[in-house]
Parts: sequence; structure tokens; C-alpha cells
Amino acid sequence: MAPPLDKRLVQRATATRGFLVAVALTGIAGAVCVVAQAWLISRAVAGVFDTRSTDFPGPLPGLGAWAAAVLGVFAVRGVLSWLNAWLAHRASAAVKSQLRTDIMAARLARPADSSVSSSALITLVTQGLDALDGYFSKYLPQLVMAAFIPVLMVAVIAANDLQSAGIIAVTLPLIPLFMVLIGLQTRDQVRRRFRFQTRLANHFADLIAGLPTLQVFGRARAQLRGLRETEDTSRAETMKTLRITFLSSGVLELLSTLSVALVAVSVGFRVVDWDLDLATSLFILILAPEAYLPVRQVGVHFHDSADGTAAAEAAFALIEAGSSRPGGDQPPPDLSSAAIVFDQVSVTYPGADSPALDALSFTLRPGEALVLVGRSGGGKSTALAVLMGLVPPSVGRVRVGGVDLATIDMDAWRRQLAWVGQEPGLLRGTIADNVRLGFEGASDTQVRSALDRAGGSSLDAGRLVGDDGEGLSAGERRRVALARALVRIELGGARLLVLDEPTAGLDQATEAVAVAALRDAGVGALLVTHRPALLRIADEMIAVGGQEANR
Ligand SMILES: Nc1ncnc2c1ncn2[C@@H]1O[C@H](COP(=O)(O)OP(=O)(O)OP(=O)(O)O)[C@@H](O)[C@H]1O
Repeated sequence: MAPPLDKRLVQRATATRGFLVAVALTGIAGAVCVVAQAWLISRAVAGVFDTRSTDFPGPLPGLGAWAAAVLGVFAVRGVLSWLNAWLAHRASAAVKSQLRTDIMAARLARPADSSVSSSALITLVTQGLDALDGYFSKYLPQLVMAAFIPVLMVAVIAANDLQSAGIIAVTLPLIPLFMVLIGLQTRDQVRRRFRFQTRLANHFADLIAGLPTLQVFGRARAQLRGLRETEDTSRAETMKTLRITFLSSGVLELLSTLSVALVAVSVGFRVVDWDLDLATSLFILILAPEAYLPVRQVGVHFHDSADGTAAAEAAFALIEAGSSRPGGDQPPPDLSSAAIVFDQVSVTYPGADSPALDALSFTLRPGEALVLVGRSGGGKSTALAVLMGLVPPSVGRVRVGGVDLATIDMDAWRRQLAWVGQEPGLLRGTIADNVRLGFEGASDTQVRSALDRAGGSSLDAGRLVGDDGEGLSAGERRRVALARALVRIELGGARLLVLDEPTAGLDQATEAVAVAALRDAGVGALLVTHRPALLRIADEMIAVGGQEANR
């Protein structure tokens, strides 16, 4: 079973401690109202039946005052319970927002982390964390109330009748005991359900993204079958969890009902024997279930919150992985005069048996253009990712002007780089907006000039681009990315071009224009390409993944 109180969740809830204290206080104030209400009802009812009662308020008309008092307490309880729910939801919203910010910061620290897919990340920050509502708005406040209210109830009952208080004090701990036993059985089930739900969400996201391919290959229907199977499994897991939830609340309900019945039997016998007056017995009978209720509710809300805690575990794993930011604090040496040295750099991705990049060594001097060549899958893109600080070397090191890249401030280092990837990342907005990612202050004329020199003279800078470059051809995306890199060098002060097949998909004439622009950029370049036009501007070729180098 998950611990009753997840320390990491509560520690993260720094913004919400005030809220949580207020939630507990309103809950306890509500319990005091319950005691007052029980007292009023028991006196009023006993007064009607027990003409010998000294508290008898008089004949029936006098009951009006009692009824008004009970209604007053009801109203106060209503307000307190509304306030309690409002505060709990505020606390939950604040924690979720804090966790989302932390997850995004962790992802930004390790943007190339392949251990969590984008769709899994999206599922986690949306519906995953929303499941924490149950934890913060129900479970946590209930846990605090379960710590105070039963003690208050037992103390009040003990002041009136020690025997009833004794029965409650003995039977009450059985409920948490059973909760622990049930929790031990449900822990694995809850985790399994969370995994299935995440898998279903990922499967669905993949399916939507790959729909055109699946249609062309005539596999869309087969995939739908697969989706249905995953959905069926997820439904079966949900039903299993629900069965356990209903069963466990039934067990806890039965246990507390039997315990209250014990109190009722003991009180009943003593009322018959005139050992206990009617008002006190009614008071105890009304209060007894209230002593068990908060503890029982903890069990109910524990299941409500289980999805949230499973999501929180996934969130913490991500945040903790992201807390080890690549790089350090050292300012990077200026690439106009510093050489980059790869010294026996190897990378083995998590879970892989063999290295993706094996003992790569080369020196890139200032202003030099160096091309990485080699078989597909040989590790060329991985070498570029190491240079940009997106993937840490598993073995070996990269030195810049003699300084280990692992100790350099990554933000400052990346300001010296202009990057064009195999699949350039474009954001929703205009083409000009995407070019300005290279340098925010670029004027319209500068954007236009960069687009022209990148072979994009036919591209309208004001044209809208959808999510992830939707609406642009692969070649058009590369030209926008090239223009962005040029702006980065000319206006943003970048000193090294990092290019991964930047002219793939361009026709010869457009490629010639782009290559000329890259040659004229006047900075060093580390590029991966198989295109002869680009190979010609290289000062040196480095073999990666087994192919011989050609000088
Ligand atoms: N994020 C990742 N997680 C796990 N393995 C990866 C990851 N990225 C790449 N790989 C694997 O590492 C190896 C090298 O990949 P990389 O993309 O660096 O090769 P490449 O030489 O650039 O290939 P290509 O010329 O086809 O673009 C491949 O076997 C690839 O499957």
C-alpha cells in the first residue's frame, strides 16, 4: 500500500500548506457542530418523551427554539463544509500547477530524454495529474480529520459514558487495520490500471499520428482491432479496481456498523435498566457513528486518490531524472577561437545492449567545416546531440577550448550554436515567427533576406504554419529552419552551425543557393550529410560507425 501520506507530495505542496491547515480546521469545526447538533437533538427528543427530564423544554411549542437551534447548527455545518471543499480544491489546483511546472522544467533540462515518450508526457500532465484532485481535495483533508475527529468524539462520549467510549476505543483501530490489509491487496492492481490507461492513451495518440500511413497500407482497421483489445483490457482492469473498491468499502461499512451496534446494545440494556438516561443514550447513539465515519471515509477516498498517487509517482520519477541537468556553471569558451575536441566519445542509450556511438574522436578547429559520414544508424545524429548537450557521453568526453563540456553552462553554450535538424521543429504561427526563433529581434527585412538566402524566396513570411510545421512540405520546413539558423548566426551571435542533412529534399538549384549561404555564413560547421554539394564545402570528413574517413 502507498504510505498514508506521500511526503514528497506534501513537501511539494509548499504553496498549499495554509490551505491544508484551513481545510483541517474547517473539518474540525464541522465536527464540533456535529457534537452540538447531537446534543440539541438528543435533549429535544428526550424532552418530548421523558417528562422527568430536567432539560425538558416544556410542551411541544417550546420545541420551536430547539428546532431553530438545530437548524442554525445545520446552516453553520453547511457553510463549513462548502468552505472545506472550496479550500481543498484550491489546494489541489495549486499543487497540480506546481507539479506541471516542475515536470516541464525537468523536460526542458533533458529535452532528448527518450525514456518517456511525448504522448506519455502529455497523458501525465493532463489527465494523470488531474487524478490528484481526489488526493488533495478528499483524501488528504480526510486523513487530517481522521486524526482529530475520532479522538474528539471518544472524549465527548467518555465524558458522558465510559463504557461506550471503551467499546469505540477498542473497535475503532480495527478499521485502519483492515484498510492496511485491503490496501496491500490493491496496490499492484492500482499501478497496473494506471499503466494500462497510459498505454491506451499512447496507443491512441500514435494511431492518430500514423493514420495516413495506416490507411495507405490498409492497416487502419487492424489497428482499430488492436485499440479495441487494449481498451477491453483497460476496461477489465478498471472493473477489477472498482470491484476491490466496492468490496473494501463494504467491509469497512460492515465493521463500523457492527461496532455501532455493540455500542447500541450496551446503551439499550442500560436504558432499560434505568442505568442511563434517555438524553445521554441518544446523544451517544448519534455520536458513535460519527467517531467511525472519518476513518471509514479515509478508506473510501484512498481508492479515489490511488490513480492520482500513481500519476504522482510517474511525475516524481520524471522530475528527479530532470534534476540532474546536463552541464555545469562554467562560462563557455568563445568558439571563434576555441577548438572542440571529441575524445573517445561513446553513447549507449538506456536499455540498449550496444553503443549507438562508439569511441568517436575528432577535433573541430574554429571556422572549420567538418562532415560526419557513415552508415545509417552509425551514430552521426547522436554525435550532434552530444555536442549540443542533449545526450551525455557514456564514455569519453567533449572538450571546448580545453574545458570539459559537462562543466559548461548549457544555456550559454547553446547560444553559440545554430541548429538545423533532420526534422526541424516548427511551432504554430507564421513562417516569420519560426524564423525569429533564431533571434527574436529580427526585422521583417532581415527575416525576408534570410529566407531568400536559404532558398526560400518563394515562401511568404506571413504564411501560417500549423502545429509541428503542418501545412509545409519537408523541403519548405528545412528552408525555414536554414533561414532561422542564418538569423541566429548573423543577429544572435552564434559561432557554430550544427546541421543534420539540412538540404535533404531540396532541388539542386535551391540547394545551391542554401549551400552558398552556409558557406558565406563565416562560422565553423559540424554537419551530417550525404549530399555531394555539401560535402564539397567540408574541410574534413570524419567516419562514424565504421566507414573509412576520406580527406
Ligand atoms: N533516443 C534514442 N534512444 C535509443 N536509441 C536511439 C535513440 N536515438 C537513436 N538511437 C539508436 O542509436 C543508433 C544511432 O542513431 P543515430 O540517429 O545517431 O544514427 P545516424 O547515424 O544519425 O543515422 P541516420 O544516418 O540514419 O540518420 C541507432 O541504432 C538508433 O536506433
